[in-house]
Amino acid sequence: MTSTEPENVRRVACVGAGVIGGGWVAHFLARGYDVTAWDPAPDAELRLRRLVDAAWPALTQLGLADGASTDRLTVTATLEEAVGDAQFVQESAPEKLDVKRDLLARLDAATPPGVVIASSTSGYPMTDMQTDAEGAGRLVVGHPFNPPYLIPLVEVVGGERTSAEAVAWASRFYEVAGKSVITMDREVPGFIANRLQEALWREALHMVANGEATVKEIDDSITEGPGLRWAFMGPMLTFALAGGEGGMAHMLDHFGPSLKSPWTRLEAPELDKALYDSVVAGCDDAAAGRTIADLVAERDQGVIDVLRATGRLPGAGKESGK
Ligand SMILES: NC(=O)C1=CN([C@@H]2O[C@H](COP(=O)(O)OP(=O)(O)OC[C@H]3O[C@@H](n4cnc5c(N)ncnc54)[C@H](O)[C@@H]3O)[C@@H](O)[C@H]2O)C=CC1
Ligand SMILES: C[N+](C)(C)CC(=O)CC(=O)[O-]
Repeated sequence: MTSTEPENVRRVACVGAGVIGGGWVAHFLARGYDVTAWDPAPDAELRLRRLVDAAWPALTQLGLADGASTDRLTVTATLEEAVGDAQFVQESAPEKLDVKRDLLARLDAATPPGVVIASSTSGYPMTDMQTDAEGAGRLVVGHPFNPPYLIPLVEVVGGERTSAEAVAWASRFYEVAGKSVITMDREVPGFIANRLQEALWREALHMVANGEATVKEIDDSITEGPGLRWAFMGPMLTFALAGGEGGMAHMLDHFGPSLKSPWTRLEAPELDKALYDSVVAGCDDAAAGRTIADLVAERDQGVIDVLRATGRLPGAGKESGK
């Protein structure tokens, strides 16, 4: 690969500028990069600029990199213009395999040689998405968490045709850009965190479908319970403490047998109209009059408070080396 060193990247392209692409744009702008963005929707630029403006107060609170500005965003009329001069490309188009395949092949054709192209996919293995691209060696998954401008984690993994160099480059680049990276050495559908989230989500939907718990009870059970621990200690170490002085070994001896009890339903429930409507109505009730914009602002402040309380606020610009 002939790419720029991760530390020297200045120009990033974001293709697909919805919830996640827009979040990536906000993140890279706050880190001081020049960002080009392309999205085929007619109202994409308006939505994108609105998203960036809404994120900026949170990003300012975190500390912007030297020279960071929303003026460094250019929305282009074509995909080719967006990536033609890019030193890194983040794809965030809809989660449809045919769209990803086609788009990654187009991006590969239009992006300068050696430049790494990452997909935000939340579950497809890169092997399935890189089928139509000639330069498949530079295509990686860089799976973010919403909003990418506040949640540090990115899961990086290549496909069968991806070069190890591209995976290593992407991991280093994300670190330089202020992310917390898990680099996977093999493909697993849903990567690590989404497999865990999906298990929880599947159970939540079963409970709503069966009338066993309301949407609010499900949310409260996490925010008032395990969620408080998970912000700074994961499920493994947390459960090790359930074993007292005996740690995880005692925890397994004590609670291992209940793993065989039917606490979980491994099949997803049918997402029929009744379940769909219950979940949507339950969320509307839980929002209690707050708009999506209100909830986004509340979430952003909450994440910042948790990061601050757990000593994980990055010094803006310093770690980024920019
Ligand atoms: N929403 C979330 O919480 C997360 C989503 N992701 C992943 O990010 C990607 C994007 O998802 P969202 O931002 O949620 O979707 P979204 O629907 O908010 O945004 C998708 C954007 O892509 C644009 N688009 C449509 N066709 C396109 C094409 N051919 N080329 C480029 N752009 C195109 C749309 O106009 C839209 O603005 C998906 O792969 C998804 O799995 C990853 C992590 C979290
Ligand atoms: C809902 N989702 C599966 C697209 C979520 C993610 O992929 C990650 C996140 O933000 O939780």
